[in-house]
Amino acid sequence: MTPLSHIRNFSIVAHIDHGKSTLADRLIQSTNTVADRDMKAQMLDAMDIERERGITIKANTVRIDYVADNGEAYVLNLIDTPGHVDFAYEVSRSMRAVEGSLLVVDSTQGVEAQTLANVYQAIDADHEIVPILNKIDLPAADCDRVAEQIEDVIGIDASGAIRVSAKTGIGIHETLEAIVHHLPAPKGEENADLKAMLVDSWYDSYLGVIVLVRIIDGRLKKGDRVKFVSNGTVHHVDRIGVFRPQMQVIDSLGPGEIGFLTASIKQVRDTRVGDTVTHDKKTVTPLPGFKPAQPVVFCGLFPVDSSEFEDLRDAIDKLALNDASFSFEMETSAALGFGFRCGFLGLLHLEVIRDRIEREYDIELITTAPSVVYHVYMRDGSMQELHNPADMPDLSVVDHLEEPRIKATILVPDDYLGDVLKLCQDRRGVQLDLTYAGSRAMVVYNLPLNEVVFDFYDRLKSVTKGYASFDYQLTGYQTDNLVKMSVLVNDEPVDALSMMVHRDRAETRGRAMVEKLKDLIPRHMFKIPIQAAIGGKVIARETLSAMRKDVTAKCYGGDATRKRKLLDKQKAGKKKMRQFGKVDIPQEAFISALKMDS
Ligand SMILES: Nc1nc2c(ncn2[C@@H]2O[C@H](COP(=O)(O)OP(=O)(O)OP(=O)(O)O)[C@@H](O)[C@H]2O)c(=O)[nH]1
Repeated sequence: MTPLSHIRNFSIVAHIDHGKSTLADRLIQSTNTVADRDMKAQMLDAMDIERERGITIKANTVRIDYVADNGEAYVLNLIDTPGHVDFAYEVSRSMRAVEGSLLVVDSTQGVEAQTLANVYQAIDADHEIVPILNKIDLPAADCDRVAEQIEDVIGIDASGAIRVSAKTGIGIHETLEAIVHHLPAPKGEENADLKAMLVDSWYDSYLGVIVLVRIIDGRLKKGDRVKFVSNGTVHHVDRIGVFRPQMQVIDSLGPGEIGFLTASIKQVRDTRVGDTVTHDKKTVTPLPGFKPAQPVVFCGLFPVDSSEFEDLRDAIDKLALNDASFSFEMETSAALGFGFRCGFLGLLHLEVIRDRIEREYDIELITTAPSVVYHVYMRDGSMQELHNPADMPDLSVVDHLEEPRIKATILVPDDYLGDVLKLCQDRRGVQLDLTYAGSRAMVVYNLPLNEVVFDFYDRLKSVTKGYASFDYQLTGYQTDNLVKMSVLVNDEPVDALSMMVHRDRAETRGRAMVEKLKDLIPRHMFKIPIQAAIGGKVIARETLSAMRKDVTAKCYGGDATRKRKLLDKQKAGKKKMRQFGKVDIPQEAFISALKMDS
């Protein structure tokens, strides 16, 4: 049993790509936690998609044994936290399970928006922070400048920042020593009632739900009956262990320790991150600040081939088992048939789920435009949450609407500042702050979330050639003049294309939308009017002229194989289309039509 004084629990905070995973790998490797031959790059990124995209999605953990220079043996528990804005809630929970953080900053890049967002979370959780300047092997490294920037922008002492190359191994020993000497040991009471924090949970097809816990007080043993305080459910613990990073079963976990339990739990939904775990029949004060993660972005997922609806239901059920923050309910659309309205923590979360359905379950999907949750206040004083623009009640019964707003922080080199300000302004932003740190500006904007969910991040990247970094948090709801814009193709409303827009921008958006649709919808044998409307009033209109549909017509008799090829191509193209009345609309139109050019 390790005494509390010889345990250190920590996380690594960093902007995406600054080297968090590489550093974690190096710490694991240099302490021989994993034999060299078993070492694969980015040990902690478990899922394929994470590996492919190089982003860490689920928090993960590893227990490292380390004999320090003073000859004493320590147990170091590293909790890996996700780096992306969508998962800020998970970051804040896992931060509360540890006492310290390594702040990794790429010494060729400097402080970025997510460095700030994540380090503030660490400061909020009262962490001791060890600054690390990474990538010093690169010629562009400028440690003095970046250390100064850490002091100026974040306001923590960086004079003792450790200079590291996670790639070559320079500074790794110093990092381990700093963890032991600069980070505090956890506190806890062995003889008190069991109190543990549920840090994370995920589904494993052999073991059921695996629950990652941090023991605050008391001891958790195999065979115990434990209770999750938020929902009162009781479970019989059948396995306890730690990650090295592979699972290793042990007998018990005591104060200050981090490990996992399994208890034949079927659904991740029953295990809420941030919840308090205690023994059955015991009452402990729950840990503060527990709130389940709320989805903020909704969209419809429909199978391209409607016969795959049951397969889609199956896939969604399975994914939801493993992801408590992903919500769904059945939806029927006049245009798209049966599907699901799904809720996500953000756009990345949406993309990950959509990719997994397409890839792991081999179902082709139509994704409708992402929408935020509006508050619709009715004339009778009641309020409804609107998750889908198609469900917007009749204007005659609506008093006013509120939309969610965010506080966005953007760090950008001076040269691109003008473009960034213009982009934020175009998206109905209100500037809150503008400061400089060296040759870079930090801009803070209050923006409507609905102007950001779709392609704001892509636009920001493109106007700044990838040099801007961005982070946001929800700030609350605000009234604005919002209306539902519908789209009619060949006089039939296409519900999946309807969207909420600001009244002042409705015409511009409507015009852009019908023009795009005109390009995206192939010509048919007849003329097709494409219209955008608010209520009964048409605000923009285009007409797609008629053409002959016979694609082989231009092959003048001749070559039969070429003719067959063209017909096959046409057939394949058809599969990706949906029919609306008499018109085929290609799948990509649903997303492309909504992309804005500014
Ligand atoms: N030259 C050099 N490259 C490094 C160093 N550390 C990390 N890298 C590279 O930087 C890139 C990003 O590193 P990661 O460890 O994946 O970054 P991360 O912060 O974990 O990124 P996310 O998991 O996406 O948040 C990879 O290509 C690494 O090989 C270093 O010390 N020197």
